[in-house]
Amino acid sequence: MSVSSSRWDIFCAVIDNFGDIGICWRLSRQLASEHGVNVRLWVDDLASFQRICPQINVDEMQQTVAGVNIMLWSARTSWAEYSVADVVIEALACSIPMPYQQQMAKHDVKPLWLNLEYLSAEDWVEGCHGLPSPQPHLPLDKYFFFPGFTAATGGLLQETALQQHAQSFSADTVAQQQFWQQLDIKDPSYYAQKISLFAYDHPQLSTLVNCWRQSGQTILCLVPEGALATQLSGLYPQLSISRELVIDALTIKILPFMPQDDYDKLLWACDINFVRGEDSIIRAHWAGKPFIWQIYRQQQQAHLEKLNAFMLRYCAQMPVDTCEAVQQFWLQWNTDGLLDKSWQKFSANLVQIAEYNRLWRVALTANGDLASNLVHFVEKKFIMRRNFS
Ligand SMILES: Cc1cn([C@H]2C[C@H](O)[C@@H](COP(=O)(O)OP(=O)(O)O[C@H]3O[C@@H](C)[C@H](O)[C@@H](O)[C@H]3O)O2)c(=O)[nH]c1=O
Repeated sequence: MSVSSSRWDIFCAVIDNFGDIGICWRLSRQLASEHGVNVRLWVDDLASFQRICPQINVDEMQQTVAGVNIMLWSARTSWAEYSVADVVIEALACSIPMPYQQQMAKHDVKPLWLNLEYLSAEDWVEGCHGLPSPQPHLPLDKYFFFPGFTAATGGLLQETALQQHAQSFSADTVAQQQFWQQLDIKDPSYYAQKISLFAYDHPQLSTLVNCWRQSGQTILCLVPEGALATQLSGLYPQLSISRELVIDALTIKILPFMPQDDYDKLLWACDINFVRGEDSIIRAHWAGKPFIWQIYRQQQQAHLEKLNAFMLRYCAQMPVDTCEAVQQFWLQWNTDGLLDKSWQKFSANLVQIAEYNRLWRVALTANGDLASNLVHFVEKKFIMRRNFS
């Protein structure tokens, strides 16, 4: 069997926020459009999906968007009605329904079952990527597939033409103008610095806002709807969605949540990007601007270990001063620290950070993109099966 004639089922359970569906949607679209794969995306929350992809009709149990068959995965899904796919992806720690697993086990040619894991820069990931995950109760092959930052992992999601699109956008003043108009920003050139601020909340947010107010340069801060926008509205009750608030040198605007592709444009159009979770941080990498990551919080501060692992990898080749500035601000942003002093240091290093990020992007791109690496992995398994059957 060839990959392009194969049928893939991707299962996505939306736990919280938009990262799960954001990742599954990107992957599904890319597999369909760039690899000719027949993808069925099973998702249990169409309302969250619609926020990042407005074409989704929340009342349809089955629909096709961008060449992907989107299926509502609910407790009432009658699995016996659907044939199992050739490749089954269990994304981001979800568990595929037991009746579907049983159907897989009954098949003559067993589907290839992949557990697409969460992103981590920790060292152990390389050792686990691609390993089989034994299923004592079912006669099925299941494998771990880990995204990651090195060539020994599955790499990161990136569409083949993404960087080309970003470059064209940066060179096209009309397209930029249209984008700012769409956001209802009248005179973008008035601002010396444009910052996109997508984050969870932060108890010391006002220390950063005050820094920007007093920075001596005009700053536009664009905040997508969500936790941080809500916190800002608490600090400044005059602030409401789509209305600008000007305080000293700083203009804040809360943006309505936008389609996923428009969010990329926001990252390309801003000078500094605050991102969060697992998906927007990767998009910030591709945008190549200075970025600040707020990692998804876990119990017992487990996320801080992951954050340190990432900072070690990302900053490994940075000049010492720049590295210190980045790590200090990132740590304050991910703990409850005051933000003013570390911001001043970070912002004094913006040129060096931007330069470094472009090199870091080249290094990551050389690892291959996740969808292509996944396809190669599946191809190899298909060939092995043919040879041993
Ligand atoms: C701000 C914005 C984001 N997006 C998209 C970009 C991303 O695909 C998605 C946001 O996802 P993330 O950046 O990952 O952040 P998140 O906080 O929404 O998602 C998180 O969810 C948890 C359950 C996961 O465990 C986390 O690891 C993380 O992925 O939303 C839009 O489409 N429009 C927007 O306006």
